[in-house]
Amino acid sequence: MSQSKPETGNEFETQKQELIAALKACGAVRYGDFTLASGKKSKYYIDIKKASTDPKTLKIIARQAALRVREMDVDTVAGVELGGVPLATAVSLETELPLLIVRKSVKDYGTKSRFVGNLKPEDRLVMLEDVTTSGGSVKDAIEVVRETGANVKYVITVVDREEGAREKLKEVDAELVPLVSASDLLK
Ligand SMILES: O=P(O)(O)OC[C@H]1O[C@H](OP(=O)(O)OP(=O)(O)O)[C@H](O)[C@@H]1O
Ligand SMILES: O=C(O)c1cc(=O)[nH]c(=O)[nH]1
Repeated sequence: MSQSKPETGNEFETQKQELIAALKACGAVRYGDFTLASGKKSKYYIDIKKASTDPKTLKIIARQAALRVREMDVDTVAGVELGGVPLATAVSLETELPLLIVRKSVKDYGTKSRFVGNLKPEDRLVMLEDVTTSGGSVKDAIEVVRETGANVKYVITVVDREEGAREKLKEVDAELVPLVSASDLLK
């Protein structure tokens, strides 16, 4: 397994193939009739929680995402509950950057905050997402972070289904960085 920074397109390709093989081996690629978070129907589903609960696959994701994070001018790694949390935690361990967890909704007791971690207005974040389809879930999280004054510049997604997330994030001035796209994974 390569842990060094890829110097060439070929090394990125080798890494991509390693991740594709791991995703298939852990049973993350499923075919059938599925309804997605956005309400869309799909004939396939990336059961990415199979990947994030499999230590070998999670390690591959964390190392590959960490290589991307080291190229970015960011100081915090964020993940939206639920799927983004194990990924962001693993990348935080790998990069030693602080972790921020974003809740999907506010708890009406305790701290009543959507954030777990130390979020400061000057922070620049990269957000980890497991799958992007419409990009709606992660866009919502970006907006809630930005209300505090902090900024999310990048979103690393393990699998981008290529159904509009890149464009949606561009509208809010955030860059989508997929580790794998659905068209490569389903080849
Ligand atoms: O790009 P979108 O169209 O928003 O779809 C992708 C989102 O849907 C899934 O989350 P889900 O709502 O299933 O939540 P979970 O992580 O709590 O399982 C996935 O983890 C992404 O967050
Ligand atoms: O859009 C979604 O909700 C979605 C699609 C997919 O392939 N996998 C997943 O976990 N969520």
